[in-house]
Amino acid sequence: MSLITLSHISKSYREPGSDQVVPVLRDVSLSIEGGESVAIVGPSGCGKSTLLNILGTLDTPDSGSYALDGANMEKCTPQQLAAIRSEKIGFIFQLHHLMPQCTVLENVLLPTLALKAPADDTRKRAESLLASVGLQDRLNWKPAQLSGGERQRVAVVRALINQPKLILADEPTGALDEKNAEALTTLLLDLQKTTGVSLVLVTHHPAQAARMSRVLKIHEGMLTN
Ligand SMILES: Nc1ncnc2c1ncn2[C@@H]1O[C@H](COP(=O)(O)OP(=O)(O)OP(=O)(O)O)[C@@H](O)[C@H]1O
Repeated sequence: MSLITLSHISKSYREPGSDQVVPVLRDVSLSIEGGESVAIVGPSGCGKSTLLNILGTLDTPDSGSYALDGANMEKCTPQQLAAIRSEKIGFIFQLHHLMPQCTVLENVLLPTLALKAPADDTRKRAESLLASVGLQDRLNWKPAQLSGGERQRVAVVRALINQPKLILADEPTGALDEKNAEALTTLLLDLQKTTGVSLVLVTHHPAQAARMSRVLKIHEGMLTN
């Protein structure tokens, strides 16, 4: 069974201030297996983030079906979807979205508060994951005291803390310089291989996309490969 099965997904948005309906995704079907790394590429406005948001259950398609880890997302209540997001999905965005008033360790532990029963060893896991990304000396620092690359590494650890099956990353290196961007991609791929999580990443950079095991191209809301 695939981790993700999208069947004939379509999504339109109403243009603000008018009755015009603009199709964004058209009849998209795809499967993603456990442990795969997949890039989503395509020109600006083609629907990449919309697709990622649907995969993350942050947005709902107008038609079609989405099964994640064997469960049909259309049949879930908002509460069930929130629980699925907490347990199964880690999110990384272009901007880190760390809580400025919390320390590095507290930021990493935040997603565990939403779990019904956080594991006893969660704090140890957080410390060990932070050490694995070279941040063992930064546990009690605040985000403002970190570099951009360090903040994104915290965001990566936060996405992994609940041992998700899926990481969704929307241009995770978009705010980093080339050297930090490459290092973060290497880190993501290393963690993806060691944890067995599936990684789906939106990127504008062909070199970054080529490092994933598969590249999905979108053009005008349709998959072209
Ligand atoms: N909430 C919304 N309401 C109306 N239109 C929207 C909404 N969200 C996205 N769109 C439109 O859908 C289209 C696709 O947007 P999306 O963000 O998925 O593109 P993208 O491929 O990720 O673009 P980029 O590479 O520039 O980030 C755009 O034309 C956008 O204006």
